[in-house]
Amino acid sequence: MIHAAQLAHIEAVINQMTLFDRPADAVLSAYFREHPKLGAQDRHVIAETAFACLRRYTFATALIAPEKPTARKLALATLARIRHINLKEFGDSLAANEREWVTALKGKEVEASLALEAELPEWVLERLALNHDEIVELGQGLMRPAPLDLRVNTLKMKRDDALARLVADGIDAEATPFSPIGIRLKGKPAINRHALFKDGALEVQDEGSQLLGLLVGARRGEMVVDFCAGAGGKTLLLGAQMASSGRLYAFDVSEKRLANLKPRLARSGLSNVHPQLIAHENDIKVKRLAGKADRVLVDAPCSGLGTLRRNPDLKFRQTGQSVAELNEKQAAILESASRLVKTGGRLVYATCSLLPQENRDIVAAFLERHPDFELTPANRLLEDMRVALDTGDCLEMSPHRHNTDGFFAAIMTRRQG
Ligand SMILES: C[S@@+](CC[C@H](N)C(=O)[O-])C[C@H]1O[C@@H](n2cnc3c(N)ncnc32)[C@H](O)[C@@H]1O
Repeated sequence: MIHAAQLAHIEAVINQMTLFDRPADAVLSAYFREHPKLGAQDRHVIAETAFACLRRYTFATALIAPEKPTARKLALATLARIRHINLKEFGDSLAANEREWVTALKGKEVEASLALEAELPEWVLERLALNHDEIVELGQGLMRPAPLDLRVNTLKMKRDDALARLVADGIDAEATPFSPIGIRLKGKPAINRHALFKDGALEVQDEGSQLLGLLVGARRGEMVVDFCAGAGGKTLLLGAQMASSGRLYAFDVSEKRLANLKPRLARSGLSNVHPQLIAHENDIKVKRLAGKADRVLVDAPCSGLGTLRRNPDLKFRQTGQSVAELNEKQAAILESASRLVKTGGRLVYATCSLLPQENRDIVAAFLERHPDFELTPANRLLEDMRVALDTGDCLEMSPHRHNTDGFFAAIMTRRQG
């Protein structure tokens, strides 16, 4: 049953989210902070409906057309046609004219199109370089809910032991199919309250992100740079791979993101990580390390389109123009980061984008400019790690094929001089 008050909250949240001026999850958390009295059930209905609306926004607006998609109409269309709430379940939350409108909406058909089937805007469709069926499969994969994946901190525990402990505690969990250090949970238990999480033995990390981190191949005693470390999702993995030895630099231009790394670092037990705030990719702190690093990871700022399962608003917050601007940044960061790699060392360029323009194109242009770097096939490295996954010479994960977020990684080696 949908109550009038719930409907009003859903409308208010959709109203703010569809301004597309800040991340949808930030809108939702702020809203819940401003309405502390909302119960768990209300929060659940509000969140599920608002995110369903963003996921199927093209469909919802097509249903409402030619009328203007007001937040109220979007809320009603989402509930009636996407969440399949029947008229009875709306109780007395609808005005008489709304009841009529929803009744008509229940039988309304919309004209089929690729953008509608895949729920991807034209500017994304144009840039995907996929055929019709592949786009539909991808788009539908991006609409399915993402599982909750964990990474085991191998500094503290073995995966089998962590898995056994979770199962013993009544949590439905299984090993991830590809990552040797991953656990996939069924449902969404509050894992951050579990003792293993509090002790730093577990971290939340998508399986694709884990594989990408493992491809860096960081080893004990090495000098490794995580060039775009953010809040350290991959830094923590690299540090554990290095068994907390050697030196691991975590660079980022965002003070706030690096600050979020601190508590995670404390939990992880790592003592080899050196977070460094840099002003830009050519900062003097970067230049000091020229030619010294065994491995450099560039987890570049990108459109994030591979994470649409979690952030469906991104397809409306990014544009062809913003991607073009990101491309310049990506190339500049890769250029600067590559200077840190020593001869024989490894450079990994990665994104959570699905667009060739942010992935292969950046790498191809870089390799063209730098004959001293060569591509090391990802499939060969995965085989060496006994990971039964072959996506070709680069790592390319996608929701519909691998049930992970969309990820890209190219591994490059600096040739011996
Ligand atoms: C994809 S996110 C990194 C996510 C992180 N590696 C993780 O696994 O959680 C990209 C990061 O690049 C950072 N960034 C943007 N411009 C940068 C630059 N010029 N140099 C270094 N980092 C930069 C952003 O602040 C952001 O944290």
